[in-house]
Amino acid sequence: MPPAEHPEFVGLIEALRAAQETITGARPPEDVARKARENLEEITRLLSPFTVGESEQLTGQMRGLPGRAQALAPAFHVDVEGNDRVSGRVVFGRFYLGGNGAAHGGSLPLLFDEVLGRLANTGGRSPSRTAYLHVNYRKITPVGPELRVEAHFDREEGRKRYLVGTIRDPEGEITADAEGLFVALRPGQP
Ligand SMILES: CCCCCCCC/C=C\CCCCCCCC(=O)SCCNC(=O)CCNC(=O)[C@H](O)C(C)(C)COP(=O)(O)OP(=O)(O)OC[C@H]1O[C@@H](n2cnc3c(N)ncnc32)[C@H](O)[C@@H]1OP(=O)(O)O
Repeated sequence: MPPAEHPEFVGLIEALRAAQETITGARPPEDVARKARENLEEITRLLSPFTVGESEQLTGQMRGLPGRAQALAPAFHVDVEGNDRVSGRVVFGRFYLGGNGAAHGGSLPLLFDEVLGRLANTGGRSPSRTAYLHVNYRKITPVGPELRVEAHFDREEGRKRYLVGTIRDPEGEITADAEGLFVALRPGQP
């Protein structure tokens, strides 16, 4: 689904990401916190009448958009995408902070699942699901700077797709790498 179809919704998700960042990094006075909460509650009231089923929702379905309009994972910006490899960029913002400037340990598998899972399901391949994801934390993954992400197919054995990926800091050093096994689903398998 091209993002151009729902430009206002795309803008809404961008604003949501910005709100996540700002709220996480803020230490507001109590009256400002209350006003912000009331504004958020107003957004919930405005949107809840438009709740739809999974097949109709926009979030997560917009493959052409960095982050697929899914605000759970940091937005992955694809630079080069082929059938067997992909490379791009990501920024772990303040929302993903674990501590001392490092991205939260749980946010890295989130990104790897997104990047490897996306690649595992491209090139006319049938849908597959993550069977395992092994992440090595080599150095801290810094919050703030733009990081390079690369992933490629390692091998395929029947229904099993083995993919590997790396995250590099601005100095080019690997901060984390991952290997994932994605198993192609049988017909009718959820
Ligand atoms: C529909 C998918 C998405 C489509 C997306 C479209 C494109 C959208 C664009 C962008 C997307 C971006 C991001 C999305 C992608 C993220 C994907 C996820 O995160 S999925 C959620 C998390 N994963 C689960 O919830 C799986 C839960 N587990 C299962 O459903 C099953 O266990 C499953 C399918 C993984 C395998 O079960 P079995 O019954 O089909 O197959 P068995 O016979 O158990 O395994 C097949 C082979 O794999 C090995 N295997 C299975 N699990 C293994 C493991 N953990 N470790 C080692 N080997 C394992 C087995 O030993 C077997 O090997 P032998 O054929 O005998 O050689």
